[in-house]
Amino acid sequence: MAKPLIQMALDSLDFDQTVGLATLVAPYVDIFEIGTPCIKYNGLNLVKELRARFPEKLLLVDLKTMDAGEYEATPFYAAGADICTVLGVSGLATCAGVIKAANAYGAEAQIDLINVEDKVACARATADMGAHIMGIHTGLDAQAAGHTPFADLNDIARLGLNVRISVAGGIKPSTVQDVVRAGANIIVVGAAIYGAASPADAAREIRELVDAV
Ligand SMILES: O=C([C@H](O)CO)[C@H](O)[C@H](O)COP(=O)(O)O
Repeated sequence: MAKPLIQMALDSLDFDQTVGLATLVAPYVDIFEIGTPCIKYNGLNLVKELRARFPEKLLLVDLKTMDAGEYEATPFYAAGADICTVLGVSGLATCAGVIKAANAYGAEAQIDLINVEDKVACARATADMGAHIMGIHTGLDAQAAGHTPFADLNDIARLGLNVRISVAGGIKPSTVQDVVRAGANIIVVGAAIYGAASPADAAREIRELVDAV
């Protein structure tokens, strides 16, 4: 299996803070995620800024698209996104639109399974349509209610679909190696890095733990 990638979730609303945090953690991560609140607040200009500053990094725009998939995602791919997310709950037509937009730019579409009732069925159907990445995701509100992504990760990993698997939802140093062992290809970390006293040290620790598995 290829080495798992580490994705830094940039969830601040502030443009300059986001660029600053990206700069601090850049040596230790593979993908910058512009989180949903951040992309809604800052828009395409932030995609262009991060693309220009970090041409070697993958850039995920967490659009969580719910309708008009191709129309909404296209300008973000055009601005340099490597991956855009679309909600599994949006339905197959919207997912197909984002996949089409991704393919037009040689990029990737990630299906976010957040709040999908039958995650296995959704993962199978969207993988069949050509989705590139399946996102197992326990959102910030669900985390606050005590939920974690680990059971869902096991359910999706055992399907053996022809997609990469991304996992997000409160991943921290004490859980990151279990996530890798359970079959994640992309490990998303937000608060455990940006909430640490030293985000660079926290990112380095995550990198070392992932590389040690
Ligand atoms: O996607 C996220 C959330 O829905 C807000 O957009 C987070 O970036 C994701 O949950 C990762 O952050 P942590 O859970 O803090 O690691």
